[in-house]
Amino acid sequence: MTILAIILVLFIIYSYFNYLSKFKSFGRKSLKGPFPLPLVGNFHQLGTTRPHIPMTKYHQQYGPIYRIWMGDVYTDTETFKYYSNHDSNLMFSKEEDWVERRDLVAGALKKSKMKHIYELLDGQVDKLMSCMSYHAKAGIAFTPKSNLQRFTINSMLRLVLNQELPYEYQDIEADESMILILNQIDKVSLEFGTGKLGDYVDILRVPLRLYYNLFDKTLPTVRSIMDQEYQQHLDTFKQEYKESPRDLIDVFINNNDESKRSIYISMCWDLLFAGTDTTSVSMEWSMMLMANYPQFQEMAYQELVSVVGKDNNVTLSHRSQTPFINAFIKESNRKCAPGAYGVPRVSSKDLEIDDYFIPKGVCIHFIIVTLLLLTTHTVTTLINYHGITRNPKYWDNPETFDPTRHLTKHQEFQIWGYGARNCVGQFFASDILYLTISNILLKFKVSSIDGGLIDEHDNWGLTLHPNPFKIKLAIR
Ligand code: HEM
Repeated sequence: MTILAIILVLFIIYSYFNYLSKFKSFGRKSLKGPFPLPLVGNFHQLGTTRPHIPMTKYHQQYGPIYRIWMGDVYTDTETFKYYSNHDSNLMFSKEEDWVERRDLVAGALKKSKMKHIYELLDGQVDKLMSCMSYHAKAGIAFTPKSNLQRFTINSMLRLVLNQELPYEYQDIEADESMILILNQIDKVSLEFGTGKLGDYVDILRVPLRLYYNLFDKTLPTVRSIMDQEYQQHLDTFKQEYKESPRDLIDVFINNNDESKRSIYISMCWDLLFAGTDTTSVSMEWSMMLMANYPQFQEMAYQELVSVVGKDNNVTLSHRSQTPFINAFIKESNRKCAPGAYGVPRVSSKDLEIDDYFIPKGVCIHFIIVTLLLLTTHTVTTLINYHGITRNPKYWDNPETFDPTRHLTKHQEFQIWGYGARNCVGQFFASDILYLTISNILLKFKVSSIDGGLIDEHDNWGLTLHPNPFKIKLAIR
C-alpha cells in the first residue's frame, strides 16, 4: 500500500511539473494554441477519428503556425523510431546521416539507371488494365482498394526487389515472403496511424520500447526477407547488371560497398513502405472522383482520344500534350490529399519566422497551414496538407472538385512535401499516377454501382483513405 502511495505521489509530482513545462514562455513570439490538459495534451480537443478537421479550424483562431501538444512528449515517437528502423533509415535519419543516404537513394532512382525498371512499370500498367478488363467483361464490380494496392505493391516490388504478386482474380498462388512483406506494410501503416499511449505519455515510453524490442516481430521478419533477397541478388549478379540493373538492389550492389549492406536493406524497406499506401490511396481517390464527376471524366477521355488515339496506350511521352489529365490528377490530389500531414520534422536551431518563435529541438508539432512558410529551413513541422488544400486564401470554393481551376491559374501545391527533405520518390510516384490514371480514363468508363454519388468522406490514418467502395467498369 505504501509503495503504491509513493508511486502515486511521484506520478502526480511528475505530471504537475511536466504540465507546467508546457507553459514555458519564449517571449511575445511564443506560439499559441488550444489549451492543453495534463498528460493528454490537446488530445481531448482533436479526437481520434478526424483530427485534421479541428486542426484546420485552429488555423483561423491561432494563425498560420500554432502549437499542439500530442500528449506530453517532446521528440519523435517510439512507434516511429521502431518501425522506421531509426539507426539505418532515410526518412527519420539525423541530418548528418541523411545527406549521404538521400544521395544514395536519389542517385539510385535516377531514370537513366532505371530504364529497364520503367519498362517493367509499363508491364504493371498492362496487368492492371487486364484485371480491369476481366471485371468489365464479366460484369463484376471492381474493388479499387485491393486491386490498386496490388498494382502499387507490384510496381514497388519490381522497383526494389524485381518481384511481384498475382492479382486475386488470377487465382494463382503467391510467393509467401512477398505476401508477408505486404502484410507487414499494412500492419505498420495501421500502427503508425493509430499510435500508442507510450508515444504520447513520456513516462510510458520505456515500457513501449521494451514491448517492441521483445515482442514485436515485424521488423525482424521484413529484414530477414530483404536480407535473403539481397543475398540472392549478390549470388546471381552479372556484369551486364552494372549497365542495366534488374532493380534497386542491383544498383546498391553495384556501389561495391558491402559495409553498407544493412543501410541498403533499410533503404529498401523505407521505399516499399513510403511508396505503397500513399500511391495506391491517391489512385483510389482518383477513381472515385472519375465516377462522381462524369463530366470531367468525359473531358479527360476526349483529350486522350485526340492526343493518343482510341486504340493506343498512354505513355509518359504524352504527358506534355495532355493538360487536362495533368489538371485532373492535380485536382484529385488537392481535393482528396493522400495524407493529411507530412512527416514530423525537428528544428535544429532556434528560429524566428515573422511573429513566431520556434525553439530548437522542441518537437512540439507545429501545424503550418499557409504556403508562405513552407520553404523554411529545418523547422520541426507537421505540414497540414488538408489545411493547405482547404484554405480559401489560396483556392476559390475549396470544397468543389474542379480540375479546370488548374488550367486557368497556376497555384503551387505539392503533395510531396517542401524543401530538402521532400519526397525522394516523387518522380517515380507521379509517373505511376500519370500512367495509371490516364490509361484507365482512356480505356474504361467508370461509374458508381447504383448511379448515385460515392461517399467522399475521408478516414484518418497514416494516409487519408475513403470508406471501402466498388465501381462499375465498361470498356470504351
Ligand atoms: C502519391 C504518392 C506519394 C506521396 C503523396 C508522397 C508524399 C511524401 C511526403 C509528404 C513525404 C515527406 C516530405 C517531408 O518530410 O517534408 C515523403 C517522403 C518520402 N517519400 Fe514519398 N510520397 C509518395 C510516393 C513515394 C514513393 C513511390 C516512394 C518511393 C519510390 C516514396 C519515398 C519516400 C521517401 C523515402 C521519403 C523520405 C525522404 C527523406 O526523408 O529524405 N514516396 N513522401
